[in-house]
Parts: sequence; C-alpha cells; structure tokens
Amino acid sequence: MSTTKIDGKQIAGLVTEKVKERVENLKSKGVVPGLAVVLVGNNPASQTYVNNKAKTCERLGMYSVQIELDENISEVELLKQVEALNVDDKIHGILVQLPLPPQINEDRVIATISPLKDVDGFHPENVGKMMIGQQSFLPCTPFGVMKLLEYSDVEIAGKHAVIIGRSNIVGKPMGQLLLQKDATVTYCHSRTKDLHSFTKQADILVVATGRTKMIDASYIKEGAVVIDVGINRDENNKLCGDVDFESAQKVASKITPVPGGVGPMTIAMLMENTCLAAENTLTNK
Ligand SMILES: Nc1nc(=O)c2c([nH]1)NC[C@@H]1CN(c3ccc(C(=O)N[C@@H](CCC(=O)O)C(=O)O)cc3)C=[N+]21
Ligand SMILES: [Mg+2]
Repeated sequence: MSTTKIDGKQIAGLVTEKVKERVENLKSKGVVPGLAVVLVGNNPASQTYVNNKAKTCERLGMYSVQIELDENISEVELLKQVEALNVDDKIHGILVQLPLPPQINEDRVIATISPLKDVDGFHPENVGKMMIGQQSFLPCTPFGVMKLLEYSDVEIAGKHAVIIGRSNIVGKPMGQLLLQKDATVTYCHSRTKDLHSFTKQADILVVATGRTKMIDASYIKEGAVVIDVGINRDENNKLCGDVDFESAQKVASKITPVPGGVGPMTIAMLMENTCLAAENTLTNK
C-alpha cells in the first residue's frame, strides 16, 4: 500500500492565504481583525503555541494581544479581564488558553466569553448551535481536521469514521462535524472494550487519546485514512502523536504526521474564525 503523508503545514498555508485576502478586504473597510490570547501561568509548551498564534496574526496583517497573567490569579480577576476584552472594540476574538490552574472554574470562564468573540467555539451557545447545524464558531482542531480531509479529497459520505477520544474540545465536536457530512460515526474512549474491533472497521480513524504512539498498524484497516490529533513528547523529548507513524503508514492510505499535521491547521482555523468574527461586526449579527 502506498501511503500519502497529509501535509498540514502546506494546507494551513493555503487556508491562511485565503484568510489574508479577507483581512485585506476588511482593512479596506476600516476594520483590523484583532485576537486576544490570554495565558495564565508560564507553561513553556503553552508559550510556544501562544507565540505561534501571534506570529501567524502578524503575517496575515491581523492585530493581536497577548495577556499574560500570574499562575495564582483569582477566578474573579480572570473573569474581569475577559469582560474587559468582551467590550474592547479592537478585539474580535478571545482565546483563553486551557487548561487553567485548579483555583479557576474553566466552565465559568468559557461561559463569560462573549459568544460573538468565542473563536475557540467552546461557549455553550456555539456548541449548541453546532449540534443543530446553525452557523457558529467551530472548534479549531476538529474544524482543521475537516479542512485537511477536504483538501486531501477524502470522501466522507457513507464512510465509517471512528473517533478515539470524547473530549469537549476534540472528540465530541469531531464526531458531530463528520456526522454533518454524512459519515457513520463511532466514538471510542478509555472504557471501550475491544478497541481493535471498532478501529479495524474505520475508513477514517481520528485519534485523540493523549497517549504517545498508542495506535499502531494492528488497529488500522488496510487503506484507511488516519488523522493524529495527539501532541506528546517521546522518551527523547521529540514531538510525536498518538499514532505510531512508522507502523501505521504501512497500512494507511493517507496519514497526518506530528508535527506538521493537525497542529498547524488548528492555528489556521483560529485565524479564519477571528476573521469571521470581525466580518460579523460589519453585518450587524
Ligand atoms: N483555548 C485553547 N484553545 C486551543 O486551541 C488550545 C488550547 N486552549 N490549549 C492548548 C492546545 C494545544 N494547541 C495547539 C495548537 C497548535 C499546535 C501546533 O501548531 N503544533 C505544531 C508544532 C508546534 C511545536 O513545534 O511545538 C505541529 O503540530 O506541527 C499545537 C498545539 C491549541 N490548544
Ligand atoms: Mg488542540
């Protein structure tokens, strides 16, 4: 079986090229799309993502601010910061980097972000709208996976999509978006019995387990499309996914690498969502 490596970096480049044109159009109408990224504490891994987001904003001509807050900040203080961004006209998108420290209730923070600026698509109003197929901000990672499949000419209708993972951020919305494109969807998770029996039926396998190189060729049907959402460090501190790439590429027809797969798409979709949020201010939604 010859395998195609899906180049997420290249596809993210194509997506952001289109966003750049929309940014230029907005600027000609006097609107500069603005993104605020709120970072609590100084996790160095988080710092890398935040920097990547800021760099991409700059490349696309968007405005971005980074708000770095002390690890020990109270929930009330953080909510005040979010409320200030909600009413800041220069800011169209707000991303509060997760996870948050234990003294802070994440659900309350997410619910405080204005749904009109919720470019992560995590606010219950946007999640609800997505579920019933209404226009909303789609969560960036599953949205990015849908774009990867589209640009890679992967057929979805009638295919069996198996998702390993059921988080609110990746697994659950991933299944929903695939269902909307007429896939037959199966969710697997840590309590699934006989995982192989499900994954072996997958035409499209999306892996979001958070467990380094857990999925090897033995889980994969010949010719399946494999999407690796994991971001881990291996024993040599090298970035790697939830899929054992060397093994899996022997049976998969198309497969995403880590790095250079889903990660760059997540950032590209964040830019697209921020651009959409800015466009919405012109069409008084
Ligand atoms: N509210 C919120 N929204 C998020 O979207 C969010 C979050 N919190 N918390 C953390 C995770 C993680 N995340 C990544 C985005 C891009 C890459 C990425 O670009 N990765 C590159 C490599 C980056 C590197 O070299 O470290 C790649 O896979 O090729 C990784 C991880 C967004 N997250
Ligand atoms: Mg992610």
